[in-house]
Amino acid sequence: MSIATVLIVDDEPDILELLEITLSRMGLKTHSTCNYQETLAVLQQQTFDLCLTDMRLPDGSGLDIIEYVQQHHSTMPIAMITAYGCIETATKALKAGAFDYITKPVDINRLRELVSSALKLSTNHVKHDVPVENALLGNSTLMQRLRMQIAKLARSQAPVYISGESGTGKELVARQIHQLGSRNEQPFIPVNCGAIPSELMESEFFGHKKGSFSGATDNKIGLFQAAHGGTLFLDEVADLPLNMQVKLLRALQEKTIRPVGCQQEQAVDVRVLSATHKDLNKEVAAGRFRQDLFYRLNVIELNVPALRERPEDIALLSQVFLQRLNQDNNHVELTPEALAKLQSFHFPGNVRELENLLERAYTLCEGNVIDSHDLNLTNVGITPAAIASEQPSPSTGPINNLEHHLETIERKIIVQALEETRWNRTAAAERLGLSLRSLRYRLKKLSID
Ligand SMILES: Nc1ncnc2c1ncn2[C@@H]1O[C@H](COP(=O)(O)OP(=O)(O)OP(=O)(O)O)[C@@H](O)[C@H]1O
Repeated sequence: MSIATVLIVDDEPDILELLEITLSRMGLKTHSTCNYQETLAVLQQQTFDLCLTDMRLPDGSGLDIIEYVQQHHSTMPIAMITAYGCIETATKALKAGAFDYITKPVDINRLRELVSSALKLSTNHVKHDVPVENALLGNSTLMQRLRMQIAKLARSQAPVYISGESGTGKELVARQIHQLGSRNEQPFIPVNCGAIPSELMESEFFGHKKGSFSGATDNKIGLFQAAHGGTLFLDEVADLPLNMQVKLLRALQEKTIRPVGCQQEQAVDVRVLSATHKDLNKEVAAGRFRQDLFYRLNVIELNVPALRERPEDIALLSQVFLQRLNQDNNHVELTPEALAKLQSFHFPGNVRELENLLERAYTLCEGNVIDSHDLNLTNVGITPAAIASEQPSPSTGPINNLEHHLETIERKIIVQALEETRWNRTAAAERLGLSLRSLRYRLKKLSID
């Protein structure tokens, strides 16, 4: 196997020497340059397995080098060396396409980790197979674009904030970014930030020492330690309480954590991906989410489109979901009418709703076909605005099944409240003056997913 060569760009002789020694001890060849012009001249002649560049050069900026590499050597990983505490510069580098950054004074262990994961990328050691159950299905233009963005982001270590409505596949996207990247042999740890009781949050994230509070009967590792070397996916990140946001920010900035009840800090190497179906910009504006944490998490934003924006994906998704449901000799299929009905449905709950809807229809249908009436769709082709404007009027037309009629009205009102709260059940229950439990009961009764 040929020896990997690393281009080092820095005008400080001490740092150059430190980097050269460290890399040659790792068995790598190095080539050094000390300004922008010289680097450009070298890059016009040859390519490297990795480039480490300082931010400030006597005749230019490391950002210009990143830009050049992005355009002319797009598969070559490039990392930025920045001054300590200069988060803004590091963020700029990541946005420009650097796969990672390292701060001065350079920590040798961190440097080794960074170089190893970069070389894994450039020598194509990364396995690109994604388990079938985690495949991101869809051939629409929007999905093709999303897949290209994922492939690009997988090569980087930048924090990515994944936005999109509930059920669009944000967790699946996070798994893909992890799976296609250099951390794919290490854990992917998903955490639903809204599901952890606030009093346990610090211990869940950072772990605790035995005896540090009543109930801490053993040492416990936290999610950060569990994700060490891999990826931590913070789902519903908008639901983090403000006091926890401060602690999370610190952990991300310092790359260290302190378990509850411990004196010692521990270094952690974790890539953070985050998501929420809420609008984080609005949460920041309302003072519910810290701007500095938002800035940290949202270095790159990736939007997952709603299913209604890509109805051409519905046929393939339905086909695969039905294949998963079909067992042994079952070959249940959708009729063309049923498929057409699905393609014109608004899908407020997106792909998850399609999956659940097909599962229900599969169970209830007779024979081997799912016809449109088996789908039990109530708002085909109706937008949320249309639902909102439609006043339920029990007095119009003869009513020959009161129970059914009332259920239809109840369903409309509940779906409307869910729509208006972007399928946040707690908020919808509040809006309707119901307890969460009562709303859940009604959702189950009316088979609303
Ligand atoms: N493109 C897709 N191909 C195949 N399955 C998908 C796709 N998108 C979503 N799914 C499936 O839909 C369900 C919901 O996806 P996921 O949990 O990733 O959504 P989400 O956006 O994270 O939802 P939430 O905001 O509620 O957390 C999962 O079962 C997932 O496997």
